[in-house]
Amino acid sequence: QGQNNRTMKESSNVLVAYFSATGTTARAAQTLARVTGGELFAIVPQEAYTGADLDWHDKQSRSSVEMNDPKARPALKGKKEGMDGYDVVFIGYPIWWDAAPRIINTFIESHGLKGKRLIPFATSGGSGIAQSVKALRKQYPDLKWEDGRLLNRAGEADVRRWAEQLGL
Ligand SMILES: Cc1cc2nc3c(=O)[nH]c(=O)nc-3n(C[C@H](O)[C@H](O)[C@H](O)COP(=O)(O)O)c2cc1C
Repeated sequence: QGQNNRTMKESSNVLVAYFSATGTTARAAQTLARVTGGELFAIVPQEAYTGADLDWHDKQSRSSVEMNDPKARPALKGKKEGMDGYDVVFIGYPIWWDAAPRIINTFIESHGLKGKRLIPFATSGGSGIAQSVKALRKQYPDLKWEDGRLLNRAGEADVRRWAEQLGL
């Protein structure tokens, strides 16, 4: 069994790309990378989000303005090079307004992801991940999306079980 797991892990090159504004999704990403043997890549905005930027009560806050504008594409601080080397790309984000933050669109549109297994994961205050994945499928129908999973309160054992279900 152990040997099998190791063989499977070596046969897929896994990238765990994630955006996290306040650290919760980053923790889930770290667990996922540890469990799958994948490489971590932080999707970092050129301009960090301040507390005021994240205020969803304020219609004028940066996050409100971006999420109200389907064309908003916040700039990335850096690109991931060597994307060709990965077959499986986990894409992690916090749920914002039941959706993936627009910087996820920036990431997707500036990296060649065609043909790869794209597996979303998210953390939230309670919302599910399904709406966000439905929107990503609709926006990028040529990419190979899987259903993904919400990792709120997921411990290492839960994440390991999920990775096994995914064959990773
Ligand atoms: C602008 C904004 C909008 C949010 N919208 C939702 C939402 O629609 N549903 C939900 O359950 N949580 C929502 N949240 C809560 C975050 O999804 C949650 O705190 C997440 O775990 C934060 O992840 P992070 O620490 O990686 O940034 C929102 C948070 C922010 C800042």
